[in-house]
Parts: sequence; structure tokens; C-alpha cells
Amino acid sequence: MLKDPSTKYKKFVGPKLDNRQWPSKTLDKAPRWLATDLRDGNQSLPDPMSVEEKKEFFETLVDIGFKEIEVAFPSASQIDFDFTRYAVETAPEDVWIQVLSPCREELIKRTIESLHGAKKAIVHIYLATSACFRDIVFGLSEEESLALAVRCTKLVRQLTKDDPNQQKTEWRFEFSPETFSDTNPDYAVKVCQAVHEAWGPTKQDQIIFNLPATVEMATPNIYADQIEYFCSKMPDRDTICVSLHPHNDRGCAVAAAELAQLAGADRVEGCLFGNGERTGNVDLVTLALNLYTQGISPNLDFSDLPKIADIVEKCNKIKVPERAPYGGQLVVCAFSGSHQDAIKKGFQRREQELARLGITSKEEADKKLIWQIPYLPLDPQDIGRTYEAVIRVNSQSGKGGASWIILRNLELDLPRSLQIAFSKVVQTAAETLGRELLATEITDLFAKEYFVGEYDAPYTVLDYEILKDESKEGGRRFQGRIRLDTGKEYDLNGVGNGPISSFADALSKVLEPKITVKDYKEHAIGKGSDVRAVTYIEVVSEDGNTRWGVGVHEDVTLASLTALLKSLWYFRNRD
Ligand SMILES: CC(=O)SCCNC(=O)CCNC(=O)[C@H](O)C(C)(C)COP(=O)(O)OP(=O)(O)OC[C@H]1O[C@@H](n2cnc3c(N)ncnc32)[C@H](O)[C@@H]1OP(=O)(O)O
Ligand SMILES: CC(C)C(=O)C(=O)O
Repeated sequence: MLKDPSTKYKKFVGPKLDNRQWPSKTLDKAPRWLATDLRDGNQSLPDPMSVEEKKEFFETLVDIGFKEIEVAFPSASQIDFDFTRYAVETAPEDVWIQVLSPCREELIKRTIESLHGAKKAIVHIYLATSACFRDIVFGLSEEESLALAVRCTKLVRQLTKDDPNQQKTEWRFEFSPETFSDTNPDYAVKVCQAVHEAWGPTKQDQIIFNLPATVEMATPNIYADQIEYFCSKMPDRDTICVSLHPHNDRGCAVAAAELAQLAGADRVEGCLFGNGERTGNVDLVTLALNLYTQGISPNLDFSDLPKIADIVEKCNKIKVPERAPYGGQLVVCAFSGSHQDAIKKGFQRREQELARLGITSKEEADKKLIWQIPYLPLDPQDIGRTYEAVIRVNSQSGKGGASWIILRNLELDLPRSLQIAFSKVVQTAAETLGRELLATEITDLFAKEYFVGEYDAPYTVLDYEILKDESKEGGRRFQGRIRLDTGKEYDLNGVGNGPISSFADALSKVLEPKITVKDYKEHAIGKGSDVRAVTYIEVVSEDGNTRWGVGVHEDVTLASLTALLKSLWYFRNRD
């Protein structure tokens, strides 16, 4: 790299705008969308789509709700021509089929042939207007380029809306001054005015001027300035649909498209997950869901984004990056402890709030309670992703992550200090394996550690009864029998304020160490006839060590007694 790059690269200078308006505007509605996956996306793939893949992609775009779809460059190949015919024959009545052609007479004719019989068709032609392209690629002067654009527009008009045999089709016309982002803004306006006159649009039948950042040249505010400049200079603005076609060379296509809408654009062309030439076209998923998370309907349905991503990956043969906004595998996941803690607290707060409002269904919650969860700008369920995938656990995780998984999978709402104790077990396993732990591995670790589910408790209560302790008001007496994992059995007898303390007293008379109960929590799990009690008991031994035990049972007292026995087993076997 050069120490002084200014000798090789020049700073981009945008149009001079004295009274720019766009910075004080806000985005309040969705633009018109045009998906160009099947044209601009397809032309940039190492292995372009087969007809079958194009069909599947087309159907997906229709299902998402796109009403304007650029299906091909029909003069490029027989595959593109044939696919255009398929789209013409199968497109729903309200979907406009768009096709692209360069400003070459024979190619325009072939392009229009491919649209014969369409219900709604947009003929899109492009011509490079930037000085760099005119000089290097075409060798045309400004006047010659303008004349070519007008000639081709008139040809399209003659072959479409002016042709008596083409009246079954509703025609629209789109013109792209290529590399608009690098075109002298006054020249772009001059060419478009001439094209406007040649096409003869009306308010009802607007012409589309698509203003591409064919190559993204500068910061997004400059693209917005270019669009505002164009909109302010074009006469008969209400006969024009201003369209954007941002590429992502500097990584700012989404921002450029958003600012350029503030600057007056009505329509956006792009691809799903930003496929397209070089760094891609603007990503329509991101643009649409950015609107959605501001409470604005994008008029596109991404309710099953994982399925859409699968189809896009299959047809493009390119992976959706794992960090792609909204659709990437990792974007609704948190691994780090403080993120997981905040997300978990966010969900708990939302659940409390829903319970307070008496709301039980997702539909009602979606209508009545604004989404506010730290680190999650969007409810993953709205785009077909699950809450289970939100929190994933590795050695960067803290207590919140593992306890979230236990809550979601086993319905166990662990007390704080048990969360801390269990997170040490998880941390050790993650470090030993040197990788992320699956949810099933974490629930299995918990079950083994605290003898729940399929893992039998080593000490068992064989028989018990809780009686009144006649020597003390309100006191209780435990009488019963237990068996250790050695097979040895003990008859027990103890007193306390309740069943648990009397059991602890009874145990302490026959087994080391002496224990007392420090903390206790219980709740129900399951529903209907399957409901069970869960008891968490933290026990302290005479030398000050603590241990947790967890008991799950239909009988709430037995759940507590089992929990206590498990913590005793720990003292006797693990210290
Ligand atoms: C910015 C964009 O994405 S534009 C869309 C680009 N997409 C594609 O190119 C995919 C489909 N393209 C093709 O199949 C072919 O390039 C075709 C059929 C269009 C033309 O093929 P060829 O005649 O073999 O031309 P080739 O591809 O070699 O070169 C392009 C020629 O078209 C000219 N050209 C390029 N853009 C345009 C345009 N907008 N209008 C008129 N002519 C153009 C070039 O100046 C060059 O002309 P030259 O041969 O006289 O120097
Ligand atoms: C044909 C035009 C719109 C194009 O694809 C571009 O300029 O990137």
C-alpha cells in the first residue's frame, strides 16, 4: 500500500446542494421493491442458476410478496429467454415481470419478443453515462450517448405500448444511466429528461428512472445528495418513479439505500442477502427487516427466514454469511455471559409483564406489548427462529446461559446460587472439550450432576411419616427409613420446625456430616395430571461447606426429602 494514496486515488466530490432536505426526514413507509436475484444476482454467480433453480427462486420471491421481479437478461442466452417465457406464463396477475437489455437494437428486439403475451411487463434498458465508462468502454461523446438512449427508448416504445399487437400487455419502461453514482449529475438529468420525453409517461403510467450506484463510490450521504439533486431537477416529478440500485463496494449499500429514500426515492432494487456483482447488491432482507423493527410493515413476508435462506443458498450455491443481518446463523445467538444474562432477564421481565396483563397467547402479546429485550432488536420468532437458539453456551458463558437452557428444556427455574454452582460444572466441561456445548449436553450434565430424570438418586427414602412433635408447639417429628447406595439401611427419627428440618435432624443423628438447611425453593412443573413438585435445597455442613440438592416428585414432601438426601450424598462422596 502507498504511504500517500492521494497520488493514485482521488477524493470523490458529490453534487453541490445548498438546501439539502433529506437529513431532517424520516423513513415512514416501505418503498416499492424489485428483486433482481434472477438477473443481477444470477449474472454474478460462478455457476449461474439452472432453470429448475430459477423456478424455485422465482416462486419464493412471489411467496415473499415481491410485486416486481427482474427475471432475466433474455438476449444473453436461450436459458434466460426460456425462463422469461416461463415467468410470463406462470406469474400471478399482480406481479410485474422485468427484463434487462443493453441499448442495442437487435438485443432489444429479442428482449421484447421474450415478453410476448405477458400481463404486466417492465422493459429495462441501460446505458453507461459516466465519463469513465463512456470514454473507456464505448468511446461515445455525451451527445452520442444521449442520442443512443433516446433512439433505444423510442424503439422500445414502438415495439411495446405503441404496437397494436402488444395491447394485451400492460407495459412499463425503466431506464438506468449506468454508474449514475459516478455520472455528472447535470448530465444524468439531461439524458433522463430526453428519455422521459421519448417515452411520454403520465402520472398513471410513470417512467422508472433507476439510478444505480453501479459501483459504490462514496459515503451514503453523497448518494443521498445525488438522488435529492436528481429529484429536484427533474420536471414532471409525479410522472417519474425514482428507483435505487445500490451496490455494496464500500459496505454501505444498506445505509445508502436508506438515506437515498429520505432523499426522495420511491423504489429499491436489490437481492436477498445481498447477492450480486462483486460485494453484491443491496440486501433486501436487511432493508425490509430494518423497517419492520421500526414498526413499519415492509409488505414482504420473511416469517420463515431460515427456509428462505436455505433456498437462496441452494440456488446461488453461496452460503449466507453467519453474521448476515437477521438471516445469519449466529445473529440471534449469544455466547457471552453478560449478553445471556441480559437476554434472560429481558425474557423474564416480558413474561412477568404478560402475566400481569393476563396475556397468554403470542398473538395477543404481539399486539399489546412492545418488544424490548436487551441485545435482541427483533423477536426471533417473527422470522421463524426459535428462542432455544438464542442462547448458546461455551467457555465464554456465565451462569445465565446454562440456567436458561435448563429452564427452557427441563422447566427448572434454578435459584441464583445453584445457577452459580452449576455454571462451574458447565465451564469445566466446555474448557475440557474446547468447544460449544449443545443444549442436550448441558441438560445431561445437569441431570447427572443432580440425579434427575433418568439418573437414579444414590440414597433413597424407603418409607416416612411426618408427625406432630408433642414436646414443642408447631414442631414436627420425622420417622422413616432410608437406604444408601451401599445397600445399608437406616431407621431415622428426628425433630424440627417442619418436615425438612426434622429430616435433617434425623439424618444428622446417624450419618456424617451434620447438616442444616440454608436455602429452599420449590415450584411446580408439567401440566394437568403430569404436574410434579421440584424442590431445591441448599444444605450447610457443620464445617461451613454448602451443597445443593434437587428433588422432583409428584409428592411435594418426598421431593424435598430426596433433594436433602442428594446433598448429603455429595458431602459424603465429593468433598
Ligand atoms: C451493470 C450491469 O450489471 S449491466 C448487465 C450486465 N449483464 C450481462 O452482461 C449479462 C449478459 N450479457 C451477455 O450475455 C452479453 O454480454 C451480451 C449478449 C449482452 C453481449 O454480448 P457480446 O455481443 O458478445 O458483447 P460483449 O459481452 O463482449 O461486450 C459488450 C459489448 O456491449 C457494449 N455494451 C455494454 N453495455 C452496453 C449498453 N448498456 N448498451 C449498449 N452496448 C453496451 C460494449 O461496449 C461492448 O461493445 P463492443 O463489442 O462494441 O466493444
Ligand atoms: C443495469 C444496471 C441497473 C445495473 O445492474 C447496475 O448499474 O449495477
